[in-house]
Amino acid sequence: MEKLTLKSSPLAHGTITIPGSKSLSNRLLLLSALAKGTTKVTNLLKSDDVYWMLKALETLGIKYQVNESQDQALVEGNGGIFTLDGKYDLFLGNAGTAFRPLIAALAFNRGDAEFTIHGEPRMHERPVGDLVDALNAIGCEIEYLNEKGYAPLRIVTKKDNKSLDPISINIPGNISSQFLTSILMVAPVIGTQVTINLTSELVSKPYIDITLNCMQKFNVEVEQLEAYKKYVIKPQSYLSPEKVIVEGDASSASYFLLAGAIGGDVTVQGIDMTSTQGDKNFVYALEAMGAKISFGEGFIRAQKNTELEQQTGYPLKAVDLNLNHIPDAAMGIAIAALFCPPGSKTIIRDIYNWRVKETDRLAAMANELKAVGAQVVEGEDYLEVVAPEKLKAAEIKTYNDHRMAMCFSLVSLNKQGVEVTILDPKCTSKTFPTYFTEFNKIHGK
Ligand SMILES: O=C(O)C1=C[C@@H](OP(=O)(O)O)[C@@H](O)[C@H](O)C1
Ligand SMILES: C=C(OP(=O)(O)O)C(=O)O
Repeated sequence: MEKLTLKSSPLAHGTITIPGSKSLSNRLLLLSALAKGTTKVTNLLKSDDVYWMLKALETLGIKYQVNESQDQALVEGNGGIFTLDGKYDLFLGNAGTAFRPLIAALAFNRGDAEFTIHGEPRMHERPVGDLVDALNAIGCEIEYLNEKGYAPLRIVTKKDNKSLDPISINIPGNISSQFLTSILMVAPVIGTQVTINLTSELVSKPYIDITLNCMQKFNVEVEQLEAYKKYVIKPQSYLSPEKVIVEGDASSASYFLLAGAIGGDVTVQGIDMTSTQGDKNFVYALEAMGAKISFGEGFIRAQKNTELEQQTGYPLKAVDLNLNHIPDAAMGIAIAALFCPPGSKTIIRDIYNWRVKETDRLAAMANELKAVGAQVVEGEDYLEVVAPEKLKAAEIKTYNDHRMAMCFSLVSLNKQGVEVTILDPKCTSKTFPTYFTEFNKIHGK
């Protein structure tokens, strides 16, 4: 297995331009496909997750051109819901933002078709049952091909068998916000009014703001009767805005901001605090840990709190926070905990759904934090990390999880001379193939 050893240096200085957002890229591609007109999507993320969405759209007959550097796509919209006949096989890697949104989009296809959708082994362990069951309850035909509640799936659709009566969909929100995103994105083009009721507390709420914001860019309005609980969507068409720009990825930005907070001064460009991406709010968790945050148009900057470091000997201080709203960036706070005074305890709460992501992230984080010397309590839905006196050099298992690799790279910012080895560093290709090249630009500077 490939490995990458990072020498320790407590310094991180510089400016990084963050590649496009995965969440925005895949939403904007799907909406461009469902829209009337042609859309130029610029600053598209070039990564595995976006590749799988593009591949799927191609299989579904959507015509598009991608430029040579693969950061721009010109998509010819279908002018509404898919109207496909025939058999289709879609492999979607481990891209939740392709897999979940396409389930509802295909379930409402208006044609005599059969879609088989599958992905990497881990995608078959990530739940989709709440979404599938909610759609089947209103007459869709989605079958589990293997284990109930999980992919692979077969979706069968028939021409003209959809009634035009208003639809009311009940769906739990506590496992993944991507289920609600999936239904929201297809709802306007089904041809009838759709009401969505969340039957349990929604996780990862800001991702719904991203979804609604993208839909608005395509001229569609959703009535929010109760925020994150009840939505009504009238029949509408997505109208291409002709050009949409993908903002930099706020989750990708979080690693560099954390590096600045530990190692000196790092600015990320291509994202700012006006973004709809909830992971921008990672900066408030960093601020609570003592970091100095500033921002303006097109950038966010994180600096080390040198007064705090003079007082305590450490750049950060421990926190106890509920980070349900920033599930991806929150993993960085578990790493930040290592840079707090020895013996101090950081607690991250309400993060049960870390367990159903690229790996069981609560277990993976706990294992690897222990490997570098921290004391860890892995709760069912929380993580406690006690900063160690001395870090240990370790080979970090990354569990085919890009965020494990990116998070643990930051352990190399220690001033104890302890190096860190990242196993399978190329797993960052899911959302950030150039991560280690960018990290090298600031680390040790
Ligand atoms: O809709 C999205 O773009 C995402 C939603 C989140 O998932 P959950 O809603 O499953 O927490 C997040 O973790 C994922 O990386 C991207
Ligand atoms: C959970 C993630 O991805 P996905 O979109 O596959 O859910 C992630 O990127 O951290």
